[in-house]
Amino acid sequence: MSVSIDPQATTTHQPPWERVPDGQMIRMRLGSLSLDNGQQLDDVTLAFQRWGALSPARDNVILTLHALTGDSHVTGARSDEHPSPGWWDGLIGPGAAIDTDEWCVISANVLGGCRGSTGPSSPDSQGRPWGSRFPNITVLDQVRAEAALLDSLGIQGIGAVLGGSMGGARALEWAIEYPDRVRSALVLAVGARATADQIGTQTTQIAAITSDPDWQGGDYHGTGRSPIAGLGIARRIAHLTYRFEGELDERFANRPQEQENPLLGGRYAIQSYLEHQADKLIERFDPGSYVVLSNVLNHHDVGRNRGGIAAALSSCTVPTIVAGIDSDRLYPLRLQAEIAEGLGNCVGGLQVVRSDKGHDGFLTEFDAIADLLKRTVELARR
Ligand SMILES: CC(=O)SCCNC(=O)CCNC(=O)[C@H](O)C(C)(C)COP(=O)(O)OP(=O)(O)OC[C@H]1O[C@@H](n2cnc3c(N)ncnc32)[C@H](O)[C@@H]1OP(=O)(O)O
Ligand SMILES: N[C@@H](CCO)C(=O)O
Repeated sequence: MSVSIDPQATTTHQPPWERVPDGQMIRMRLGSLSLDNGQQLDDVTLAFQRWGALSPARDNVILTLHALTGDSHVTGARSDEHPSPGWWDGLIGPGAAIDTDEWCVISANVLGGCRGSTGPSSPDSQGRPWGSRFPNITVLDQVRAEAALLDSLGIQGIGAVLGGSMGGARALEWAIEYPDRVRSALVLAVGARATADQIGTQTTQIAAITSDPDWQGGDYHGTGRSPIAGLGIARRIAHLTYRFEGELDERFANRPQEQENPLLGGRYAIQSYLEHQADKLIERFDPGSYVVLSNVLNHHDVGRNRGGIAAALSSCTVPTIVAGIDSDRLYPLRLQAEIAEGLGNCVGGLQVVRSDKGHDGFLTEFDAIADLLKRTVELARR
């Protein structure tokens, strides 16, 4: 169950959102947002979770930023409200790499998503699902919405912004756009702009969804039909880009799925594995959000309206740790190397996480990520 908070009430001495128990979803209405494309998005809501107490000086906030199909549930068990376990579970909590006895961790569901924040499946001010009318948004729009959320909570300075993949793109935009608010950043498994390869695979995934007859031009919400077949194909394509081909071949090779024979119409084991990944996503994700957020990744470019990437990166003075995964084919190390070399204050140069898991290493390499988190919050203490 989520709690809705009146933003006006947060200006009082003890804001009611601070009294909500750790990990409970809170929804905050933020008003309208001016978008990068010149449009206005009215009546924006962000839903978020919080762990740990806000200090009296309100200066101990860590903002964790989730990836494409992640959500605010960064830590904690699977439940009815949170169908996936926390994506950095065990890394955040009392005594953990990010110690919630010291830090107040805030994790918001991204603008454009489907976990309580405004997105294509949520109602507009007239109560109609946004559907095809949901605008093209950018990473910077998402970050501006998150900044508006923190404004509403009465929080100005942030100890650290942290994230991988699309969360890494937001961490980088946060550090460049709001250098005076951010004391440190962890930018993980991302680039300074979308590559041709990423746009190629992401637009192909979008086509899988929009060519599903149940897509209905994007206005399928409430019709009883949803383009889940298209979403499943999109996830299968995407999942291949998230994993290292050597790992997949070691695990599955060309073996048939148990008790199935591909020569008799049965499946290969890798096929079954990808179908499983697709089925899990269909259970928990809105196809319209998948399209909107994939386009957000396509539009990612920190150089936009800042005189190019080199100028944007060098202008950033926030102490930042930049890390990538050596087997990541979607966001190869050269992309993080560009960020590390270009940033005005990259701490320690490019950090390489060794993994056979590919891009998903930012979710699976527990010890390496714990180390990066500890070093980033250490920077926030200075
Ligand atoms: C930031 C976020 O994205 S948060 C949201 C969580 N992340 C995601 O959804 C991303 C997509 N998922 C993934 O990338 C991965 O599953 C991760 C990162 C969550 C975990 O990676 P790993 O621990 O390496 O798990 P792996 O990829 O091997 O998947 C294991 C699953 O495949 C299933 N599986 C393995 N072989 C087969 C097979 N031949 N046929 C069918 N299913 C199979 C397992 O039963 C297991 O299922 P379960 O997850 O329902 O328990
Ligand atoms: N597994 C991640 C990969 C994209 O970063 C996700 O689904 O969000």
